[in-house]
Amino acid sequence: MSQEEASSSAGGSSRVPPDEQPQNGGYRRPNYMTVGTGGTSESARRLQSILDDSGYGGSITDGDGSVASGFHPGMTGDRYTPIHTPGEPNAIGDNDRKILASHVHQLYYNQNKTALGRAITRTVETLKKLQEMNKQWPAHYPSVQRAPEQAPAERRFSRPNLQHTQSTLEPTQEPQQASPSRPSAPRRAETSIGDDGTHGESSSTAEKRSVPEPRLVSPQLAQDFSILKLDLKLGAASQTDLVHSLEKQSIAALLDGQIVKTIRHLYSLRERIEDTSSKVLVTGDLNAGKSTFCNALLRRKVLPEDQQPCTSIFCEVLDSRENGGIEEVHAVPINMIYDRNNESTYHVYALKQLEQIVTDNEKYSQCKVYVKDIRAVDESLLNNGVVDIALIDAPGLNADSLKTTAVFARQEEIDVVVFVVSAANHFTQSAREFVFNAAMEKAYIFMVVNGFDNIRDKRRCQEMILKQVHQLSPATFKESSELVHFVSSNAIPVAPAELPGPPDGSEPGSPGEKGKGKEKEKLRDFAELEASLRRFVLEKRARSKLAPAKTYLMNVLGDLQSLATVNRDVAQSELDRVTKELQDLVPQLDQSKKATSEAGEDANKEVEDGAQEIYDQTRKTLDEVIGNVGVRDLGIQYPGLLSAYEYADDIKAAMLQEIVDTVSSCEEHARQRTIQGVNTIKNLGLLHLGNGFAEFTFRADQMFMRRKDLLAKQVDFDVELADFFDFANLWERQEKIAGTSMALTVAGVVGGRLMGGTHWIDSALAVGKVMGTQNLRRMVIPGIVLTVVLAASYALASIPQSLPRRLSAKLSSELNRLDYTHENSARIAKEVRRALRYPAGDLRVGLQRNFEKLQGKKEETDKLRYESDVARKYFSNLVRESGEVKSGVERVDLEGPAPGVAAGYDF
Ligand SMILES: Nc1nc2c(ncn2[C@@H]2O[C@H](COP(=O)(O)OP(=O)(O)OP(=O)(O)O)[C@@H](O)[C@H]2O)c(=O)[nH]1
Repeated sequence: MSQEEASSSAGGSSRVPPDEQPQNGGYRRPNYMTVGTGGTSESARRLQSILDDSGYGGSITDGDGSVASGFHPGMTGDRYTPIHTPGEPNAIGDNDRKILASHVHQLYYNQNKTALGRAITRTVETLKKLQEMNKQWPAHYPSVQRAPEQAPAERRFSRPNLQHTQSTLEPTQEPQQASPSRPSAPRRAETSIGDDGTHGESSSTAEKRSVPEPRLVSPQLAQDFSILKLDLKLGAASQTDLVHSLEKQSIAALLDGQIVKTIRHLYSLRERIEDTSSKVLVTGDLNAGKSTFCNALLRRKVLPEDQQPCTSIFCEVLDSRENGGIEEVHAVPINMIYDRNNESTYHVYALKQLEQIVTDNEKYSQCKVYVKDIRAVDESLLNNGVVDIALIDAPGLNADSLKTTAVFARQEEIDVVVFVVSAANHFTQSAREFVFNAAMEKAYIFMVVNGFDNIRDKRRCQEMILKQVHQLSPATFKESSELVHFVSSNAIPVAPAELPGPPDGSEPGSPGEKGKGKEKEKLRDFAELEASLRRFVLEKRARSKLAPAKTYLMNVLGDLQSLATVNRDVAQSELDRVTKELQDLVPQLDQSKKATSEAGEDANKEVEDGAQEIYDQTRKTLDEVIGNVGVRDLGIQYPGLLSAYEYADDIKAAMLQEIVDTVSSCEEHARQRTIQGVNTIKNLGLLHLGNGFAEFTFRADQMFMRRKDLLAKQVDFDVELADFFDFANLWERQEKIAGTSMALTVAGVVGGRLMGGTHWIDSALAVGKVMGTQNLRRMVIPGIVLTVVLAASYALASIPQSLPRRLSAKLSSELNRLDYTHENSARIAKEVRRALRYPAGDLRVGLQRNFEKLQGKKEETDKLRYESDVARKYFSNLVRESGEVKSGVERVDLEGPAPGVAAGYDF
């Protein structure tokens, strides 16, 4: 420990002694005034220097001890490609710095990884909640409008026209939205690309086409859906058509499926970001020296090298720690899926047998080569203390292997593609093809121009190769100082495959101070390459593992936000609509309730009043007719004494007919009254239920069809002889008649007294007194005879007057006995009641139904209101929540402290 450091660690403070000041403007450490414990300040200083250093080799001293300038990528600052880092890893503290830099990098990586992992968990939870919500309140899906005739370029740039798919769309808009196949005027081709897809048309056409945007089309949604987009590409129909033709429930089901897929993908992304390994694919032309290069990286001759093309299968070199520390080869037969824990999936070979498997292979598809890394942590690529790297040596590119290798390179787990090209041969046709395609996928390719030792005009070779790189991968060319290396892999000393111990006593492959001149240069070039490759692998790992998660999350959360915004607005408008509907519905319901009881009562009253009125009226009429039928002119002439009996029968029949006719007229009256009642009830219905109620027709002629007046036919009485002699009536009548003859008077008096009177003795005595006893004795007999004859003839003469009375009285008493008046009145009233009850019942049922309908509607609306309110709150929260998570993800800075190449990489 230096004096300065010692005094620092003692907790004091010190100045740098003047004799320790740097000479000749050389680099010197900055001075620190340290306070606190020495230990802490030392580690703080180291960390500080690493952070300042911001990556591998940034402050590695170069040959003259000055700090390599120009590589200070900050957390957020823009970075540029550092100049080549010196490859002398023997400076004091350099290794420590590299290791710590790796750890700092790892720290940032872990921070980002944790942040993204958390964001994935939250997004999955949010999506699951959305799934639940989607079941209760099927989410409205904004469809992406795309005119089928749109040119591809326009389609790509056109702003999605979002609209929800519910019935709330104004009806006038729907046909226009749903008719993309409608022929339109030809567009001007590609003169401009419009936001709304109407550019390139004449303004009049555009005007005609300008459709008022449907309600809730969200102009604020400027972005297309990327993840939660519904896959509706069926036939030639446009997505808009299909979304419109789909039921709300079907859209919800499709969205549910999309959510499930998204959740699954998020889980696989989480797995990927938690995966600590990274794969480097080494490929290139036949015999370019790929195996030699891999061996040089490993400092061991693990892979077979030959002047003849030899590598025929993919050899993946892994750290033997992944195989329980055992060095061996696992050869995986063709069509077998490798599982290290299942020995039946591979054949085990010793390392030295690899050459044989690789060169003469027809059985195996790939080899897993487990080797012990003999290099130090800071130097090794495989065992670098940060990440488990697997090197994959691919077969040389030719027409046969090109496709396989290209597919391999595209695999997600390939983080880095290292392309080995022969300095002497440059890029072959296969190489060009591969690099060109791989560059589209990976953007940056690490280029190893091998066999540089064979080149005499190195400068010209470099220029030519770089020119080709420029054509094949401009991005790689831009970073060529980091990514294109000219080396001689065979110049790197390597240990044999089977480790006997380090050759010549030193660590194999360590450049050390061995070699002079050109050899030293080769070793330095290779060391530079290794440093760049390490940076590239680590950086690419961060990017290749975290960037897809970040991008995907950003897209999902963006979609969620869009979806939530649309649904929040839909829910809000639904809420407003149902709230207004409820405001109208509540008074309607009250009114209906009132009407149900009031109109029901009114209708009942109409029924009862009508029936009662008809009963009273019928009873009164019948009573009157029955009472007067005896004195009414029934239009029957008295035919004389000889036909007295027929006369009596005729009278009787006429009387009965009169009563029957009266009953019929009462029925007719009742019919009219019923029509009036039905109309009253109809009007009540119209008033409360509208036109629908009056649809039934009342058939008044159907009344009294079944229950005729049968009673009249049952009324029967016999005409007796006494009916013709109505003496009691005669007596009453004689007192009223004046000026009748004496004889009649006497006969009447005597006869009357004799015949009907009870006081005939008084009368006789009175006559005796007048006429004397003798005269009386002589006159008694003829007098009596005369009286009888006179009385009989008078009675017979009065038949036309007396008979109807007698018969009427008999009829009346007979009808009374049968309770005829009441029975008929009740019958007619009952029929009226029955007829009126139909519309009254209909009215009651209609009112009740109307009330129940309104009540049901209110309950439904209440439910809808509640659901809309819940949905509004939920989607408002979702907008906020997805926004929060999204900004968290946005803050994950993958450009930040990564060591190496410039920001602006577009992996
Ligand atoms: N001069 C020189 N020769 C090299 C260099 N690298 C490799 N070689 C030689 O080139 C030949 C082919 O090397 P390999 O490593 O087998 O080439 P490869 O690309 O793996 O071959 P395949 O896998 O069969 O396509 C060997 O004889 C190596 O010794 C180099 O940098 N300089």
